[in-house]
Amino acid sequence: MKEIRFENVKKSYGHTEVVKNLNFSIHEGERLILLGPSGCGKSTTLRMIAGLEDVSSGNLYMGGKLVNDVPSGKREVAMVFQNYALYPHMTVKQNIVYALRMKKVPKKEIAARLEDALAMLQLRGLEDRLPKDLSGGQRQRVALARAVVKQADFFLLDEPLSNLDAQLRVSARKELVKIHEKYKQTIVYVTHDQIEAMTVGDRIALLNEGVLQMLDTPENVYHRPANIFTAKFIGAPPTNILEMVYYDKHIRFGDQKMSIPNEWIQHIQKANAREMVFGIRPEHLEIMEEHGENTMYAIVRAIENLGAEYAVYLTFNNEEVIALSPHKEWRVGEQVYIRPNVQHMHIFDMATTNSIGYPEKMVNRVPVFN
Ligand SMILES: Nc1ncnc2c1ncn2[C@@H]1O[C@H](COP(=O)(O)OP(=O)(O)OP(=O)(O)O)[C@@H](O)[C@H]1O
Repeated sequence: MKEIRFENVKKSYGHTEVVKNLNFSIHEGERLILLGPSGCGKSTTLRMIAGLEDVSSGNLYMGGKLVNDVPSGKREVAMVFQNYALYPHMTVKQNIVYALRMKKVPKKEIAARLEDALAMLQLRGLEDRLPKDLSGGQRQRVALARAVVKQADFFLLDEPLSNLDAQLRVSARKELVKIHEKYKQTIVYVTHDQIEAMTVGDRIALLNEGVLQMLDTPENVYHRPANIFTAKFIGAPPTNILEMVYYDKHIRFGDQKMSIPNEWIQHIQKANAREMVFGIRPEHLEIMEEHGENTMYAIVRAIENLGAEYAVYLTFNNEEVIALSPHKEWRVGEQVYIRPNVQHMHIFDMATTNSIGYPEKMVNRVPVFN
């Protein structure tokens, strides 16, 4: 059993509680991403699993065993940190096998694991170099290899790729997934990079100010955000969150209104929310020159080049909204029409900021991409 379970886990430094009442499980053999803004408690959570920080209260179980008082060295963990320190006076090979020698793993076994790691992380030919004679990316791969050869049940990574350039990050991500498919350790991976979270994670645990916001698959975190924070944090540009009123089978924004599918009408009527807010991602908001079915007017304020497409900033019902457009042929100050794709809308309870959920027909549907 390589499961990790948090039961009412809290962590405080002095009077400041930085991790608040975590209750969740990390399944055996999954790649779980701890994601969230700077200072949200990701590293602290990982360090508690590693045994490098005490749990202030609550229980932490690893492999079914309560580990609150188990020292780091006895936890079957391998770790890679952002500031991986390689031993400068040891060669690549010596760095990789050092921990195995200390643990008195048989020589033959060490040689086999070393071969495996060198091949997988494309380090063949560099075995005898010192760290100072390696590039940043190569050093990072040595740090990964050093952790991989331990074959620990739990593989803990804290921003392991943050020192790499964009291209190397992509290949390192793929290597990591390959390593995992081979060894099937339970991986806990800290990042603040959403793309990394989406591409590496089986599930994402999103934290904000020490509170778990959502724990689900990358698809659900993106398409079915549990609350406003999740909707805004995941995706760039962020989800538009707009004031709305539901009245007479329509969603109204000031003096404009939009019709919605029957299943949403029933769902909203059943929801026990007094005031609601509307969410729509920029990619699900179409801009048109002409008035059409279910369109509402807005004014263009600015256009930003994102490379593959353009972010168009608009004023709509006295609020700023962002829509994506394949072209930039919009004039600042002109009136245009916008149409939210109602298949992709989100509604949140204003009081709790939680999603009111989705009509059943939509929940069971594989997300539809435009
Ligand atoms: N040893 C410590 N003493 C006091 N406060 C600490 C200590 N370590 C962390 N903190 C505080 O705890 C909070 C959470 O820190 P943590 O490093 O877990 O955040 P993080 O989500 O990993 O952030 P980042 O992405 O910036 O690394 C922060 O406000 C941080 O300042």
